[in-house]
Amino acid sequence: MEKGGNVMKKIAIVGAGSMAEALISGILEDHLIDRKNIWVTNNSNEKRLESLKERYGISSTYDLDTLFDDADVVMLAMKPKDADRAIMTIRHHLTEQMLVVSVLAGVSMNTIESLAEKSLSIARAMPNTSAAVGKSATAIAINSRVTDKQHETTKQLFATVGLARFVEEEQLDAVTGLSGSGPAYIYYLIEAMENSAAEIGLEKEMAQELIVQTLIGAAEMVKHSSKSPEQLRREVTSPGGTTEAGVKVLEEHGVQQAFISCIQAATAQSKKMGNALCSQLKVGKPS
Ligand SMILES: NC(=O)C1=CN([C@@H]2O[C@H](COP(=O)(O)OP(=O)(O)OC[C@H]3O[C@@H](n4cnc5c(N)ncnc54)[C@H](O)[C@@H]3O)[C@@H](O)[C@H]2O)C=CC1
Ligand SMILES: O=C(O)[C@@H]1CCC=N1
Repeated sequence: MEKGGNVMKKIAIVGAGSMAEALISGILEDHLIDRKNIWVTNNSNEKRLESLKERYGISSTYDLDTLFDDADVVMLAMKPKDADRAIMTIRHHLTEQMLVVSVLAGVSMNTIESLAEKSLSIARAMPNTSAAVGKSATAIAINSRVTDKQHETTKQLFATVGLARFVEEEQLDAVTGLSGSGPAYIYYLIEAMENSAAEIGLEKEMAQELIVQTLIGAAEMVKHSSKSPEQLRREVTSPGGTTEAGVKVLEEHGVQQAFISCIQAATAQSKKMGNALCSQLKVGKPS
């Protein structure tokens, strides 16, 4: 029995990259749909389709009639720069009854409808690359045409790759700056901690294990404790102790403010790229 209680019959995925693969893997792990009803296509890389077929037992085709026949969910998973060509190629196959799920960063729902030249039920999501290990933090916006059933389908779809939360579309730039790009900030921090290992005389592999476990442990503490991160930080910090000495240096370097500015810059860039994409695709700016 499929876990989702048949929330969808057939999903047609356009674009077969890493985000598509993460979702295929999640859908199969959660038994949301029979593997044969997951269909995937790309623009030219046949070897990639063969590899996905072989590893996941899903279906692939370059024939658009076959791809969209009976599909109730369509996923747009190409790069944003390829969105205009891809959507214009498939637009005759898109219907108002289908749920169109987009993971295209910076491409508004209005843009998708303009390119498709029709009104559509759209769910626009911003996952992150941790989807590959089922730990994405995904925010999703839906338009007014999305039915209750399609809303549920969207929720279940992204729950297969981690946490899924619904937001207004205007919030997606902020989400992109915070959690879409977020894994990179954490990797940056890990890089810094790893680079310090050699300086303080620790062997690299062992230091990495300690760093990763420290991050997981701290994240789990924040998740499960009723205390704020600040309170938890204060509990690690003994007066006159090691943590105090370390955090003092972070404060002297304005690290917290640097993170705030970093997320603001990423959010602004998301907005800017969305607007630039609208101009490039010759559609109106997001409302
Ligand atoms: N990497 C990230 O952190 C995040 C990425 N995204 C979004 O996910 C989307 C996919 O990203 P990746 O999987 O990293 O990209 P990718 O480059 O790995 O895969 C893109 C796929 O689209 C295919 N493609 C290109 N033009 C096409 C066309 N005209 N018709 C059909 N297929 C076409 C390519 O052959 C390739 O299979 C992007 O729009 C990106 O904005 C969203 C959230 C986070
Ligand atoms: O860096 C980027 O533009 C994309 C969007 C979110 C993560 N990567």
